[in-house]
Amino acid sequence: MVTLYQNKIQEQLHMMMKTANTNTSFISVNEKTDNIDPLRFFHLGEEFSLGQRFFWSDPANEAVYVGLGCAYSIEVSHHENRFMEVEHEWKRFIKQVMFDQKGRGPLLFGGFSFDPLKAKTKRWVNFPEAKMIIPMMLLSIVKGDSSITITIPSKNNEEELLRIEQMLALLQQEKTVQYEHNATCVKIFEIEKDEWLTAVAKATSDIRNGELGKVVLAREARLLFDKRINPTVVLKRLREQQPFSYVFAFENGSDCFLGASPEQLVKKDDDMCYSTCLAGSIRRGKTLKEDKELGNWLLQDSKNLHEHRFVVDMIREAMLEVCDEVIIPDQPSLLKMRDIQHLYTPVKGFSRQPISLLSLVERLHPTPALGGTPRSKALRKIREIEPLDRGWYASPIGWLDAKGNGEFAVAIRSGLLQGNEVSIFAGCGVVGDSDPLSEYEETRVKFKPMLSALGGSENE
Ligand SMILES: C=C(O[C@@H]1C=C(C(=O)O)C=C[C@H]1O)C(=O)O
Ligand SMILES: [Mg+2]
Repeated sequence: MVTLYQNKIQEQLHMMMKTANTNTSFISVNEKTDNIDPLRFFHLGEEFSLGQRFFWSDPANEAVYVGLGCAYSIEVSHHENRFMEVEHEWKRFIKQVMFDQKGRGPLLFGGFSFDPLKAKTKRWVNFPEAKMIIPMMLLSIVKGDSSITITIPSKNNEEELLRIEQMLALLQQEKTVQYEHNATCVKIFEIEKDEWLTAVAKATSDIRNGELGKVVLAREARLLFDKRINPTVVLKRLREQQPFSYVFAFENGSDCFLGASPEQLVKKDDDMCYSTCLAGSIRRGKTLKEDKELGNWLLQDSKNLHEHRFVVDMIREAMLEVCDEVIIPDQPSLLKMRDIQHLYTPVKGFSRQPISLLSLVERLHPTPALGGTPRSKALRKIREIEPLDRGWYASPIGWLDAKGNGEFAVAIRSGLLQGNEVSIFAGCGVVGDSDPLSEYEETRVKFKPMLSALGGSENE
């Protein structure tokens, strides 16, 4: 039995194909559906998507998006102007799409590398300086309402139509899907721990010498499994264990970059712009009392407040350049996640004139929460002393729509799945009175969300 929405999707696709004019290269159809479990959709779409899947959910679960397959891909592999090139291509693409103007049209998903000027390793070959895709099949669950959007070429699309038909048929099967984790972690390596500790000590002394104010240094741990890790299993655990985070995944061939980040980079909703200052960290307590004590300590600790202040000052300045009014509380509050608590200051502004989301991303990335202060000196320092190719870790990842609204998170608490191997990443803000071993402990706490989701150790 084919349910109503599946029939409607196919009818609409055929109708649009008939009416498409010569300026139309793509057609995009949107149809409301009954509730569809986003993880089931992600999982069932493995074959359909040919190694191109995207997952996004925000902390409030206001928007959950799952993209399968690729209708069109925008890629930048050189250093300059990557944000504006993506924007330009997206606008060009949208003009060639025929879609029902009552609907939202197609969405664009993807991310950027942390620093195009850092020397690259082979690990991140599938993740260029910018890559954003328009999925062929998209599940949107916005404030609880589900819909499917199909975007395909308007001509010569027999192959795509067949694949869509098969995927829709797969979706209506009643079969429940099991996502058990049957890969076991057999080894965990910390990569270049001693070099990293030396880099933190060096950065601390450079900061004391007045060279710069703050620099964020990150490191990597690598896990080996006995089998290929299924990204659906990891996503499921991240959604269960980190309900107040952005849960994201970007799959590219046999690699999948995913994570659960508490940090918003920017959100744009017409003239409302939002950002978040998140810096300053301590672990959660084992009891309620200890947890409160640790939180109160964090709210008053001068080193952590100093780390946090750089972020607030920079984001305020960046937002004031484009907004009439910027609302920022005077004091940070606490953001408590399962494994860690942070100093947190939300930022809200009203844009003065129409401003594009990607130009906001360009202004804000990297904030001093992931780069440092001043930005260009901190980036140079990271290039020079950090023993890591960050790839997409600590970078903007997110989505935007045809009107230019959307949201980007900072891709921290993340890892890169590659067959039987996973690299996970964590960094911390180094200031003048940082102690390398305490910073090392802080990165261990920041590894926990990914380690637990992967079923590595440190599950406590
Ligand atoms: C760099 C990371 O986290 C960032 C650094 C923080 C800090 O040093 O206190 C806190 C939150 C994040 O902005 C990470 O999780 O890898
Ligand atoms: Mg810190």
